[in-house]
Amino acid sequence: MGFLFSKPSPLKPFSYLSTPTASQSQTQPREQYDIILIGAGPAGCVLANRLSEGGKWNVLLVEAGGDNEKETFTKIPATWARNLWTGVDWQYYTTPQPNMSNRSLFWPRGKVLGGSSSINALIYHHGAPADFEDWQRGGAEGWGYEELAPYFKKSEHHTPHTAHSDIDLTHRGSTGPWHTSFSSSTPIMTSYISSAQAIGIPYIPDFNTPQGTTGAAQLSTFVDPKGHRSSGATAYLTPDVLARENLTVLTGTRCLRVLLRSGRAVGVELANEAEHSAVQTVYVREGGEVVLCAGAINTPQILLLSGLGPRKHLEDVGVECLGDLPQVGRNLQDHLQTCIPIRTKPGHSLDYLQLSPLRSLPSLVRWMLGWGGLLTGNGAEAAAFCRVDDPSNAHPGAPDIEIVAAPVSFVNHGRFKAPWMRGITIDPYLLQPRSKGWVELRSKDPWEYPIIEPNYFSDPSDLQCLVRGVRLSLRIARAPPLVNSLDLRPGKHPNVYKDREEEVYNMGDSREEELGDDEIAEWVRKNAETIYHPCCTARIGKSAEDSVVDTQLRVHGVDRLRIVDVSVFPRIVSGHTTAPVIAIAEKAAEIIRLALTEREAKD
Ligand SMILES: Cc1cc2nc3c(=O)[nH]c(=O)nc-3n(C[C@H](O)[C@H](O)[C@H](O)COP(=O)(O)OP(=O)(O)OC[C@H]3O[C@@H](n4cnc5c(N)ncnc54)[C@H](O)[C@@H]3O)c2cc1C
Repeated sequence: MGFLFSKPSPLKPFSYLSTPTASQSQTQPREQYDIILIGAGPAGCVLANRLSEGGKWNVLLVEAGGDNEKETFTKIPATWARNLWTGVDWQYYTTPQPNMSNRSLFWPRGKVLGGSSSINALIYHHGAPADFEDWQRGGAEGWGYEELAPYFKKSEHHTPHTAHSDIDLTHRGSTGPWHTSFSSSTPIMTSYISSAQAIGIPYIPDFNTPQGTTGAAQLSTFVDPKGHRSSGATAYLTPDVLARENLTVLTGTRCLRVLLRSGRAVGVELANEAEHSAVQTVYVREGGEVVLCAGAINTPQILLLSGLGPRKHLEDVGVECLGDLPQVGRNLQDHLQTCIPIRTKPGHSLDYLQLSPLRSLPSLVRWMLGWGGLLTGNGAEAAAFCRVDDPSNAHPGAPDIEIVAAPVSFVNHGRFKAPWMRGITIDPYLLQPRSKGWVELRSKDPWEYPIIEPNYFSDPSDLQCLVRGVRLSLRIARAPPLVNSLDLRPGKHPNVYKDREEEVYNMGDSREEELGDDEIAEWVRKNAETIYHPCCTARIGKSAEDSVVDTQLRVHGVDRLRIVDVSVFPRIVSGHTTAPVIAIAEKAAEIIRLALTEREAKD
């Protein structure tokens, strides 16, 4: 009976563009939009909502992927990794990394409404206040911690959790659209936090305060009170927002390039994502703007395809250079992780949820009824943010290593499963990498994936820092009370194994004091993977020599073209990237509203 009452979807397919409207014929260019937003990741969703508020401006949001509502695994926090290598993932790979055993690393990116915030690991984290102070000092005026803090609060709707009554709620938002709280926690993760304390990392009630992030605790997540994922799409593109007459959301539609006329963005070229065919041109109204929100890989790709980028590179691939912007696609930064799975004694690991559909059924039913439970957990439950004292790191006020712990054996992005798995994972992240890479076009074909060169470990201090992170992780594992729940096997070496089980668990069985730095480094080079935080490929700065956008997020030298997404980060934050992206987008919405209003007043 449900279909009798179901409303037509407010989302529009690509073919909508060739449907004549009352005011226009098919042959006329469409000029009905004041704002064209490219990419419905968290940034695009925030802007679509805030700029269509009040009904004044006509907004078009263009997304290559489909409807998040149809994707069950995007909703259940515990199944986030099930989205990888599926249709809601762009499934990028890096170039082979010479400092990492020549491996090409898998780089998932969300391709669905909500972008990566619909498929990610749901960790809610602002980054360290010192990160944003560093941005400001480096020339990104207006993007310091004090300036961004109100937007973290504006976006957030934090639901207090009884187990976390020590949180100072004055630092958390309570009226924003984006739901945050704490997911379910498992007893072994409480032991992890106690063991971190036992080796000298202090407990901290909340990682998201002006006091900074250093310490150990349970991580906050973006879950709603029913235990469902709260993404950019579920928070900002709610049914009432999608019903606004002045907002059009196109799915299954890829932006190929921005159209420029006399140094001004006048529209975009759009194509059918599924068929790679039919191309349509959509223009912005006089006084309007194009905003790229396509993320760290696709935003620079679109800029380059539009003729904005390093002149030499554009000439090499046969794209006419319309603006010589040497920093487009440069400064690529990312965090690396090295998962250390460790066997547990029976009754401590949640691996069974992945291995046995039957045993996971009660948790699924509980989640479906909105009663919380294990499936509201994101795996990455607890963390310890610390400095491992690398004196060469850029800003000492922030941590350089985060050690996340999960009550499952996390191998190959959660894809590898085997019946012998029963463990937890302790996972150090390199938070302040000094290595920088780039994104470039492979050719001028807009359908060809760009070259992604993260250049991992090109600065040797990054490898040294991660080696220290592995040592610290092994020390936490050997400290009480956590050690009492582990099933550690003696005499194992991380780089010597006879089968897959030993390959997975030997590092966890090792004693750090028995390993040399070179042995750990060898293991890290073979095992490190992205923790999915690429950014900075269109950074904010002072001029085209050092950056791509100015402090108002306008592309240098181009009129009416802005960038609002993770690519504008001047430098990677020492934490997780979604919350800063959402705060940046909230602030950008105000900047854009003001610009449109001022332009209208002049006309
Ligand atoms: C697997 C995974 C786990 C992660 N875990 C966490 C976590 O736990 N916590 C955290 O804070 N962060 C996490 N992140 C990172 C975080 O999700 C991203 O930094 C954030 O989503 C970036 O937002 P964005 O708006 O810049 O771009 P994106 O989220 O990348 O969104 C860009 C959108 O633009 C669309 N698009 C791209 N090109 C085009 C085009 N040409 N035409 C039309 N549409 C286009 C894409 O399909 C996508 O929907 C994770 C990311 C991944 C992939």
